[in-house]
Amino acid sequence: MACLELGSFSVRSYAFDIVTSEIQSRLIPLLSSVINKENFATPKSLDLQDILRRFSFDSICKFSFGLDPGCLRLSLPISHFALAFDLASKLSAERAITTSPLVWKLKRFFNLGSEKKLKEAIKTIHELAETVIRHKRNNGVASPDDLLSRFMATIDDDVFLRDIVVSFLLAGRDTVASALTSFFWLLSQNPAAIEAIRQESDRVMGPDSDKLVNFAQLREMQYLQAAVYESMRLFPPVQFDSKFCEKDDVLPDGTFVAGGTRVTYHPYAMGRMERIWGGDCLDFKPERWLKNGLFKQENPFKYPVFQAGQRVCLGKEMAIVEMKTVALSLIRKFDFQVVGPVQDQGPKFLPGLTATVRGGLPVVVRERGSISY
Ligand code: HEM
Repeated sequence: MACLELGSFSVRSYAFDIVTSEIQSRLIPLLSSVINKENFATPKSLDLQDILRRFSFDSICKFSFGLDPGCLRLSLPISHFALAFDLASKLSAERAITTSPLVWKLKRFFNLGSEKKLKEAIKTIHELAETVIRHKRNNGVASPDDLLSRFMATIDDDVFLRDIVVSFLLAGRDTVASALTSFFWLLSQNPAAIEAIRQESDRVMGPDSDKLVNFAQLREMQYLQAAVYESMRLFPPVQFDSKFCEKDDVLPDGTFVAGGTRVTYHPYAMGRMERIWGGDCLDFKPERWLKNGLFKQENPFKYPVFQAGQRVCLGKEMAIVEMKTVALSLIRKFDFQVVGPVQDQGPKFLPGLTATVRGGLPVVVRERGSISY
């Protein structure tokens, strides 16, 4: 059912409307307010990763619940809901890297340390979700487009509803922010790609950089689509993912896998394998996705950034639309100069479910055309 809902045109255009409104009313005003007009020796920088995480949290909350946490308002408030979400994701990821699951299971049993904090964070998230569901049930569905309202029309079990919507928040928030953060880092190293995106968008939309893209124009931008896919080949937001084998099985290549074995696939490593992508596998080359100027999909088993087969990401199309819209709006209006250690050393990632750059992505924001790349 979720698959049908997310694939529908009305859901995708609802998501597009949310994203464009958040860009226009918050993201662009915020970045415009920190533009560095002077060439100071040490210009003021801001953490683009943090801004993108706030952006995607606001967007996914509006999309899933019809609720606006306002994390991207000019004063940059941090909602306690967003903090609880961060904490719960971090602590869950730490569970996966403990030497033995016995450690966290004992802590959970005695309600100690990190497990106590995880329980509290989950309680905060559940309470908010339950309040929204109760409010919608009691007052009728005010905004019938959000995902929760759509599911409420057919699902009566409130716990089930709560879990569906929270899993959408989890799946859709950090992934998009992570993908965009890496994209902007790669662009800073590849000015020719910035130029190609600008040229393509000027051709499709005209040169007015204040105009926001519409859905039909977005679909025309083949180079941008290729650049977004190429960026996630090198920096997939979900760098690796494990499954546990339920019972003895044999993989298509004949490898025996005993029941209970943990099997991990690694999109980050696969994206950098010469055997899969050729001798230039470490280069950022959007052109590899274009055939006669048109974007060409790859087999998802070769490019498992969104998983493949039955467990494929349900929000894939939406994620691509969101990434393209945000990236385009910012590239058309601003120049970004990455500063700090990440500029020379490249991104180093924190341990976690979704790739997060250690230390963020500090950038100096300038008006378009101020930086000669
Ligand atoms: C660039 C952004 C994204 C990436 C790279 C991504 C990647 C993935 C991956 C790898 C999985 C499989 C996880 C697993 O099997 O353990 C997944 C599942 C999922 N994703 Fe995404 N995702 C993105 C954005 C989104 C968005 C925006 C949404 C929703 C609004 C979403 C909704 C989901 C859902 C519901 C699932 C679970 C599917 C299932 O288990 O059947 N994702 N995603």
